[in-house]
Amino acid sequence: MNDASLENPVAKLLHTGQIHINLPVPELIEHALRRNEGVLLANGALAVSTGKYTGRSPKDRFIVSDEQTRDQVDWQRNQCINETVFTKLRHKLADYLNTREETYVFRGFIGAAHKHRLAIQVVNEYAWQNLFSRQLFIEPSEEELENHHPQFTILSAPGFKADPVIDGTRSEAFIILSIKHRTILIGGTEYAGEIKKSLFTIMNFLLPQKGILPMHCSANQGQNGKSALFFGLSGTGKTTLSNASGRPLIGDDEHGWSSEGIFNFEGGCYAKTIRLSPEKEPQIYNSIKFGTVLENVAFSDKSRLPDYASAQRTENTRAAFSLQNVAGAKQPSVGGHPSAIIFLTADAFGVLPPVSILSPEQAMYYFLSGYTSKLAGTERGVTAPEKTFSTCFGAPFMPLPAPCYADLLGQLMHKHNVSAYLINTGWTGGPYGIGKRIRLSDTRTIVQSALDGQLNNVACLTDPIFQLRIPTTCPGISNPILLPWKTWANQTDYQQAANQLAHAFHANFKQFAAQTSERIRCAGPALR
Ligand SMILES: Nc1ncnc2c1ncn2[C@@H]1O[C@H](COP(=O)(O)OP(=O)(O)O)[C@@H](O)[C@H]1O
Ligand SMILES: C=C(OP(=O)(O)O)C(=O)O
Ligand SMILES: [Mn+2]
Repeated sequence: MNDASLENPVAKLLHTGQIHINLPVPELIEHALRRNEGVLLANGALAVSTGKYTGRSPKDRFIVSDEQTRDQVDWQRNQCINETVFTKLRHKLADYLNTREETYVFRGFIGAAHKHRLAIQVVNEYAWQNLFSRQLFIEPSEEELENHHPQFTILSAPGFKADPVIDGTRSEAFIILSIKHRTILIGGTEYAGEIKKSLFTIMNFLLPQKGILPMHCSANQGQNGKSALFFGLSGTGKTTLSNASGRPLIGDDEHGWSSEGIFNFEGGCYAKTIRLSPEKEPQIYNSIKFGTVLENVAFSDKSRLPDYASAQRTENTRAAFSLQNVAGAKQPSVGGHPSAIIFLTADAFGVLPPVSILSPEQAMYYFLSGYTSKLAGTERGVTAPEKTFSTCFGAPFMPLPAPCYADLLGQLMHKHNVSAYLINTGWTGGPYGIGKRIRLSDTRTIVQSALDGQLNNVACLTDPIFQLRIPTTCPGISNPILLPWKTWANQTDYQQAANQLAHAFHANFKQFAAQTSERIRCAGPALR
């Protein structure tokens, strides 16, 4: 890191009020309540409302183009902004934070592996967002805090609204990432997901340079000490499925894979709470307690109990809690090399099988394609499942060209002899609107069987369109869901939908044709 990376904007601020650094959880909650930022609920969680922005705002997100990023970032998928816009806004945002009566700072780390971690500092306008930062990132020990030198700083001031004409943003909201200045600016939006996902993007830029693969995946560990990874875009089940009984959780969203194994970037979870039930998702339900931030969750004024069934404010209701709340979670959150990788896809066409076994070439093809749906709520403007090809199952967070990640994944999978599965957690029996979402209990059973190796010895059938190897039986699954066409009432409709999706795969894959081997190119669906 150069000297600029160590500079500490807060120390330099001519702050007129108080700066609170690493306040303990109860104190942050006291501050949030005193400042009317939220309400304490009966389960101990702090409930806050984020107003207009209840999901990420990808159109307002930019990476600063400069000599460090210009030739590195894939600008087809990332929006650029110039350094002058960044510099001016940085001063304005710092001035804004300087003039608050109170400002909240969290100093800690991202990256559970000491060797690969980054010392970070989050400067928040709101106490509740500072509590979020504290829950989601990795807390320093007292000694680490004393010797803490931030290598990256996030300034988050939701109350600062940009003027697009003067400031050069797209709207009042902005998320601007500067690698060179080791700074992220967030203004205009209160959705805390922007904080965690922007720092994730930074890791995804920096780690491949060190030969470490950053991944948009959750992870847990089996009895043999081997871990499993669950890749997937938002809403496909990373958090839900990695929180499984009998498999200690490593992390629910962001991991790195190095020569020593895997490590979580974060120290907490950011779980969706919409329709959360203690029966279906006990581990998440029971992790929501004192210290948890509940974003946009409705509650009863009378009993102060959360109402997870309500989508009154958004479908994208969230709970942010520390991994210390999660029963049995691994501490520190690192794990051995994975033995299995699962690609989660929420297929809104209802034509992909609930589980298929991928060859190494298919794994590369499906990873580069990243086919899934955007589900309602997480991104502004998405109100129903929308087909998307999100490369690496995380396109919005992957600044480098996709092969930078795919090639590394291919090498690691080969070296560690990793099995790969494609799991459809989306629709079956017809497209979204006609078919049904595959039952969570069925997906859990299927995942368990795959990870126990029980799908290796069952009869398989090759899907004539997608060329996927589908197990025809699975322990614990008695309903006829494994072969998707069997769940459709009309076979012509099924064929049509499947062919349409196959064509969409081909059209999308053209962008990768020049960078992939023929074996990978041929691993996609057949065309007819
Ligand atoms: N078959 C299924 N598999 C996984 N999740 C399901 C399934 N059916 C419904 N869901 C719901 O979908 C959501 C998955 O979200 P989540 O696990 O938070 O995704 P991610 O972490 O990938 O963003 C949860 O609300 C879960 O209850
Ligand atoms: C927080 C997010 O991630 P996920 O839905 O994958 O948990 C997000 O995409 O805003
Ligand atoms: Mn998640």
